[in-house]
Amino acid sequence: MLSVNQLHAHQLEARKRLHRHQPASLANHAAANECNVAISRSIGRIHWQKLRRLVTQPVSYAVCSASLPDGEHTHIEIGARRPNTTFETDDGGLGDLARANEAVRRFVCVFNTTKWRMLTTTTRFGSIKFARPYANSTQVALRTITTKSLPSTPFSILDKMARTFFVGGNWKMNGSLESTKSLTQTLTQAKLDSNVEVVVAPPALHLLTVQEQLKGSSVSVSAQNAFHKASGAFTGEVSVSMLKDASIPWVILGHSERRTLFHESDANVAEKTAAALAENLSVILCIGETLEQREANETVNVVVRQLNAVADQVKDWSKIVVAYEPVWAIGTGKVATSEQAQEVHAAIRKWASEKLGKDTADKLRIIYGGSVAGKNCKELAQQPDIDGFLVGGASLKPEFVDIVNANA
Ligand SMILES: O=C(CO)COP(=O)(O)O
Repeated sequence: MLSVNQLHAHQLEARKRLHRHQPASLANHAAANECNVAISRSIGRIHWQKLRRLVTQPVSYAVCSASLPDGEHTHIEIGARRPNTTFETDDGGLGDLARANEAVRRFVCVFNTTKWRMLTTTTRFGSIKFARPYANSTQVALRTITTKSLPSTPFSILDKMARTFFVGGNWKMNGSLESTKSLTQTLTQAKLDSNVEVVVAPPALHLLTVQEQLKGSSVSVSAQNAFHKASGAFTGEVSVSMLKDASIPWVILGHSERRTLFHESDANVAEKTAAALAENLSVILCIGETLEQREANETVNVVVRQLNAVADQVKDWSKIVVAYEPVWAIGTGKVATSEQAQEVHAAIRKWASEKLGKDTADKLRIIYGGSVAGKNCKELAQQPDIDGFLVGGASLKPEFVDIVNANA
């Protein structure tokens, strides 16, 4: 095990070499010197896959360099927590890792450039704070991955950065004109993370009122459902064209309550999605498995089936946010663990990459829904493939603001 000083020296040496060497030779250098430092140099993208290739032994430290979308140069350091290890962080502050989980190696990505200066470190990396002007981008830096080995999922930090975090509040069939007013007031008066796209979905009857109350704020409105035909003898339905006419920009489609209670099939959901997109609406497309399906190991098959039905009718996914909502977690207080959610989100992104292309997959926002609350949102938000939340019960409470600010 390296001492703090040794590690720091290696780290400095590694940094000096960053621009002069190819990754392979640096990895060899690391191996030859038993310094457990691996360096990858890449422009724009950093993938775990790349690190996996380079890191053939347990790492204490890995350093990647990258260019940020705005042209800033940065490098990213990935330190593996080990029991009884202390390592020196880039700002010279000591992070005592002794209390880190003994059994599990945790990787933390630490951004650092002259501008991204770390302000504080504590024993829990969840509380590392960064100085402005990039403080709002710290969701990436603060992600901690719990894993027994390097994750198999290619994890591009910059891809996650490029996806705007999205938090939707699905109010379902709740609220009165009076209670709705106080909800919107809470939202307009709260300090919401400006890097997060926030959308609330009131019942159809309240859509226009809520839209009016939120005017001038950054919060948009969404319908909870819509019918695919433009008009006609469809008693009780609201069409996608009517939403467009009323300037409602979003619609939730395929919610499990629609699928289960109102018998909407995959084909119905696909038809509605295609119709909504044709009207230029944005769609929160809900998918998810039941408990029986999960227990039968059918989770990925189910979500892929639901997604394929839509992909049969929709080619352009740029206005779709996929909401993974395991049915067993909805309204039950039984939130999926961050590992369970991440696993399915990664599978969805893999599907998207194969079916729709890598570029679409990298951009596709995949949000999680099912008993999201103030107390569990931060850990979920740190997962590489979780790009936000669709919140039911907690969206009716002031706690919703904490969920919007999960990365702040
Ligand atoms: O169905 C949901 C959001 O669409 C989730 O509901 P809960 O957050 O109440 O579990």
